[in-house]
Amino acid sequence: MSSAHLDEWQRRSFDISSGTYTPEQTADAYRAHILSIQYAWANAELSPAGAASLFRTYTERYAAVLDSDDQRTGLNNYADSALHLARNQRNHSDKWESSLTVENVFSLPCVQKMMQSRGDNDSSVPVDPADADIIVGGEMSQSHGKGMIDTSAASGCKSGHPSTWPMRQISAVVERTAGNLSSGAAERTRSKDTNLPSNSNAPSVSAGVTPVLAHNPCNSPAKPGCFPYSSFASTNLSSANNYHSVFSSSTNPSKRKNVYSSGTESNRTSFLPQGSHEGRDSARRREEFPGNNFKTAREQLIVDQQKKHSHQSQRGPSATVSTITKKSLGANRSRGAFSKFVSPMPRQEEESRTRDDPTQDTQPIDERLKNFEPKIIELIMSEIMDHGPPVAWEDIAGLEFAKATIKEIVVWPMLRPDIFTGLRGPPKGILLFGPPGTGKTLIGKCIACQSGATFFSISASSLTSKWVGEGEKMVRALFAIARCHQPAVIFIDEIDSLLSQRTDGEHDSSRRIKTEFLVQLDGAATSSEDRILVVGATNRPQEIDEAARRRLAKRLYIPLPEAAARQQIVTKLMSQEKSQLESDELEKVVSSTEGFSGADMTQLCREAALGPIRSIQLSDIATITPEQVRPILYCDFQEALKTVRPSVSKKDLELYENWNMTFGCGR
Ligand SMILES: Nc1ncnc2c1ncn2[C@@H]1O[C@H](COP(=O)(O)OP(=O)(O)OP(=O)(O)O)[C@@H](O)[C@H]1O
Ligand SMILES: [Mg+2]
Repeated sequence: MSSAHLDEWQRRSFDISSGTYTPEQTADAYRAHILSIQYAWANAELSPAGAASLFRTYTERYAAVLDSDDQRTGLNNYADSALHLARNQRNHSDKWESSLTVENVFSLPCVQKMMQSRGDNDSSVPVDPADADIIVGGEMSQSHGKGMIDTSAASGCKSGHPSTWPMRQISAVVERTAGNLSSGAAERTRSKDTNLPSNSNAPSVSAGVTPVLAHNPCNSPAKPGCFPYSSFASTNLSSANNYHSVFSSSTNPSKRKNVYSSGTESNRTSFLPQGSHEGRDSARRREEFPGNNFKTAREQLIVDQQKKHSHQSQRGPSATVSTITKKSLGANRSRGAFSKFVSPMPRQEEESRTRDDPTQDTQPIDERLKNFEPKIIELIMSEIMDHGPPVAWEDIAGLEFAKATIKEIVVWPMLRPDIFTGLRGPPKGILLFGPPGTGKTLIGKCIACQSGATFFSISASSLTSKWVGEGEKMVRALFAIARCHQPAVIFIDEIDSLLSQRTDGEHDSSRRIKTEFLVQLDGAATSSEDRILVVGATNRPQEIDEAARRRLAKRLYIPLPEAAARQQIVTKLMSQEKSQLESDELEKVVSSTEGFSGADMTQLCREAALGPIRSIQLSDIATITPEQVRPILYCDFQEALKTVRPSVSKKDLELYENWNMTFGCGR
């Protein structure tokens, strides 16, 4: 520490210990001292250990001056703060004391008048237990809730109308009834035995608590001059806020607890729907006593909604209540193998209905999808194939081995997951590869129709996005959604564009998408119980990343159709048209189409089908009837064969066959 500081230090220490300082000056000096220590430590003039020791010493001394209640040496700051707090801060409502006590409540003119009106002058018992019996939810039936307030009695009160009674009085009554309640079953029994006129239609307040002020001489709620407590309650307690304030202003927390805990489980139940016990009870009460128009806050809410949306009210109260109940997510519904897919996203018309009707709950999204943006989920959902003409296995000509294998690993395991377990478990990925136009996409469509699984037909382009990071999210969302809709098939056409070999020059985002896809495909995120199958199709298998190739364990070669398959295609297509093709002519067509793909065969048939039209004279084309058009003949095929050529070259075919020999799983 520098000598200058040392001097200052010593001087201050002497001043403090000289006894000439007032407590305020001592406290200031200590504070300055503490600051000097901090300053010296910050400037490395004191070692950390030394600084800590000095800091502790002077802080303790400073605190001692502050807290000491000795007027000569201390500031008594603690007491000051406490007083300050007491002066300026509001106390917790629990500490609030009602000016109404058990003793003085009876001196109130209104209470006096009420007691007089029932001819009961015994003020030693503040409220007759029979009257003061509290009705808490399920105890309604026991006590037959005597809940009437005489308007004449009420008129003795300051406001002259019970609905304007101060909340304090209500709380006092609640408190009292709670107190009475705690007095036990003996009083309750007595209350039942007391043969006093009762009003059995007294409703339970929203919370299931009906405080009773005093005996009510009116038997009928419809009797003129009687102010039903129900109206009082509906005026004052129909809103949750008011209900809350009644309880929060109760003076004693333990008594408040009594109110809540005095009943059975059902007593604590509030805001129950109409179908529930309490709902039925209140409905029954209303039926029995049409004059009683008390409604719980929830019932009032429903009525309000009905008024607001008259179209809903036509459906009746139960329908309205049902609109309030939550809808279940499609994924949670039990679905048969062939049942239609149910989207977890609200449909458009539902969405607009929800917009029109704010009371309508939006469909909740599956828990597993809540981390994904709705936009991404929507995008994926739009890729679910739920349209197009159905494709049957018979529609696919030839490819017997591929079809049998796919049935074995796709359709049956989806239909009978209980049999295909363990080693028999289906692979998580299939790769259909082969020349263009051989039916790979057709097989995908057939799987969609025949497997009963939710079929996601995803194009690589929908998974790639110009926004960095979106692509991976899409891939993750895709698998998450598929997991929600099991069994599911994710069909990725032209998978090579998504899973092509990773090169040094490629963009980082496409590399990340690929990696994410491989992670999902690997089953790291797909448990063995998941019934998700990824089917990829490509006509460029050699471009697929080796890691992806490994994960698409079943690689099936979809070759060019053989003679029998070509014949099947022509026969099937010609059966749908007017044609005259002899069997030997058909054979000639088949033999002359060696190397044609399925798509080429279809193109040939289309071309041949135009033959009869081309033979029509131009002058007749406007007037000729369909029946007058001649059938398709062999000569049309001959003509068509002149223009339609095979789309797959021999060289390309060799490539596929070699790749099949190396990586294929076929025979
Ligand atoms: N085996 C087949 N049986 C019946 N029709 C077929 C067959 N193969 C192809 N076709 C016909 O060819 C059309 C195109 O087939 P598809 O789209 O399935 O070919 P692809 O293998 O997916 O071709 P690419 O590799 O170019 O995507 C089909 O719509 C169908 O009319
Ligand atoms: Mg295709």
